[in-house]
Amino acid sequence: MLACFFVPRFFGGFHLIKTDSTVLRGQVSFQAQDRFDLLVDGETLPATLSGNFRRTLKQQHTQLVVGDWVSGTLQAGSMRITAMQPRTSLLTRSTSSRFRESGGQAIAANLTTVVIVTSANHDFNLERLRRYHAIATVSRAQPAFLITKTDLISDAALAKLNDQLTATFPGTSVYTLGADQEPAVKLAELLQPDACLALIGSSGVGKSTLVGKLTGEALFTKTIRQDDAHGRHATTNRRLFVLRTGTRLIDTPGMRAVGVAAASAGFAAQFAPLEALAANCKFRNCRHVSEPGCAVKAAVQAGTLPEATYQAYLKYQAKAAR
Ligand SMILES: Nc1nc2c(ncn2[C@@H]2O[C@H](COP(=O)(O)OP(=O)(O)OP(=O)(O)O)[C@@H](O)[C@H]2O)c(=O)[nH]1
Ligand SMILES: [Zn+2]
Repeated sequence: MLACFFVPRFFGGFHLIKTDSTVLRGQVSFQAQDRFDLLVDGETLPATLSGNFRRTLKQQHTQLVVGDWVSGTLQAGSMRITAMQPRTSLLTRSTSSRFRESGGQAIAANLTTVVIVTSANHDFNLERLRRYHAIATVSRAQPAFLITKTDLISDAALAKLNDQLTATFPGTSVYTLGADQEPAVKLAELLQPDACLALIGSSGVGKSTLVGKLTGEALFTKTIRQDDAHGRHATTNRRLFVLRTGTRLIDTPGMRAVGVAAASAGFAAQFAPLEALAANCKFRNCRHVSEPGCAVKAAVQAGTLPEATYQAYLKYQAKAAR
């Protein structure tokens, strides 16, 4: 039963009084096991799952994640979640075969852009970025790259990294950020009022530093940090922040393993130009290795298909075959 009461405030306008059994809608901003925080009308409320809803999630082999829009009722200052809205996007990773079968472990939902963060120094690894790009693509959100720590390399070296990314991932935007640069300015294009961004990338690339800079003036800031095995501080829980611009921003813990299987559709998109070429191969089941009349190898030799893309494709095919 919906029970909302509007009472006039001192200077006009109305104030929503939430009472028990009021049905409210909110977005999950924090999750730790069975405990959640919901953003409801700009307020953070603790929340738990109703028994029925918990069973529904289990049947669907899914879990509630940061970014999910849910509805539920208020009970003694705490929300009891009873339903989830359909997701517009879902970022997942596969950490084990058990998760792969159910489409990968969920990371965050309803994102508009997945920002793949890599530092400009030794962390930069095209092979790993391919995996991140693939999981971003299958999430149904827009992928984007952010190269951090550009203060550590020369302008020429940065231009090279930039070129490598644009050549490998045509159509995917690349942003750059150095220690002395203002993220609000450098990333202005991403920080749209209706955007919901997730930062993904390896541990130590500077995601938390960036979140700290952007949320310096944020409405909600509460990062849970704890010492990891190496005694270094690391992000251990993902949390959704609402920035002054209205942009929603989700930090995710550094990912050690990004699975391949859950993201095969994303890889297919990456290798679409290569697969278009393959239509011209002499043999329909051409593996593009040593077959005669291979249009893919011909393109590599002619320089119209980057050798690196071809090599990555072979590696991906080998993994997928396993
Ligand atoms: N030189 C330089 N160092 C930076 C920059 N941004 C972050 N760092 C440093 O990089 C280290 C790791 O930064 P974090 O923000 O903790 O990295 P993270 O990606 O959040 O790592 P996890 O929390 O483990 O996922 C810290 O020592 C930062 O001070 C930058 O722009 N330039
Ligand atoms: Zn071929």
